[in-house]
Amino acid sequence: MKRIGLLGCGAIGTQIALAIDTGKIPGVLTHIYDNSKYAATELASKLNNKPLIVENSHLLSSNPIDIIVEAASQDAVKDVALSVLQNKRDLMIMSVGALLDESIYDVLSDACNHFKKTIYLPSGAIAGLDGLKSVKDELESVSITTTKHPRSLKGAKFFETSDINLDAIDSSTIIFEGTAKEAVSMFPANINVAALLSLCGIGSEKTIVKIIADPNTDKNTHHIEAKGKFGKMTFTIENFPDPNNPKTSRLAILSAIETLRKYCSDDIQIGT
Ligand SMILES: NC(=O)C1=CN([C@@H]2O[C@H](COP(=O)(O)OP(=O)(O)OC[C@H]3O[C@@H](n4cnc5c(N)ncnc54)[C@H](O)[C@@H]3O)[C@@H](O)[C@H]2O)C=CC1
Ligand SMILES: O=C([O-])CC(=O)C(=O)O
Repeated sequence: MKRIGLLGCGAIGTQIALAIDTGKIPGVLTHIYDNSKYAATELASKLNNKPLIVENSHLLSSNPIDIIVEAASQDAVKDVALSVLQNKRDLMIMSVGALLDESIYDVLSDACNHFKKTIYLPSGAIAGLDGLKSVKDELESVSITTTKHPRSLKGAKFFETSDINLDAIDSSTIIFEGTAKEAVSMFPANINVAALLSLCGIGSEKTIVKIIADPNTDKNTHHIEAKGKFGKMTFTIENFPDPNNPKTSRLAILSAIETLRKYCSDDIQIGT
């Protein structure tokens, strides 16, 4: 059985841990860590098979573990990703925006090669990456329009320097238009999906992002358009937000669980 370490015990981390505990993911959760001791203790209390709570994030990969699952933040990725690979563990990353920093991406990619380890990036809150990967060399444009309720956008760095008052928005309003690179740095907990699109497609400077705050929606909607010599693809994903964290869509959690289930299983693999 694969041994799993979990970094981040919030909305995604909790559901992954429960999926392991109930046998949906055929692995064993041996160690967990969260900056919030409360979050880690609270999670452990929900599990029948109790993992050890370690004292800092680096202690996850110094234990005999097969894979570290990150479901914490871009800062957590920047802090631990390299040492996880150096300790010869695989890594699954949810805070994918961290990889848009080219120096981080290159270092991690080299480390995967050098230590013969793999970084897994689940498709998260979107669909269509299988197709996008296949047409990568023929892509001319990729865009994503994300619509969320204002409460799902609260706390983003973008609002530190913007005059927009989310509480005053009473109809669907475009609050950001720019590149994926800018979007991911301004909305680090909202638009990791734009980082996934960028890495699969034409890069973060050419991938165009629009973010809309809509007080009348109960969904996190991602509309993706990709065009090129191959033709055109459009994907619209209307996600229900997680009840514990409205920024995060239910699909992101299910995608993380499915990626980890595949990692832990010897099975037929479907799709690109
Ligand atoms: N790839 C994708 O499609 C998606 C990615 N995400 C990203 O996944 C990550 C987790 O999402 P959620 O579980 O919904 O967030 P959450 O806010 O519910 O939970 C995150 C947990 O990580 C902990 N944490 C944050 N920084 C940490 C650090 N440096 N070291 C240790 N613990 C740390 C927090 O205390 C919190 O308990 C976030 O970065 C989020 O932006 C979320 C949705 C979709
Ligand atoms: O869960 C979502 O809809 C998307 C999200 O938060 C992200 O990409 O960071």
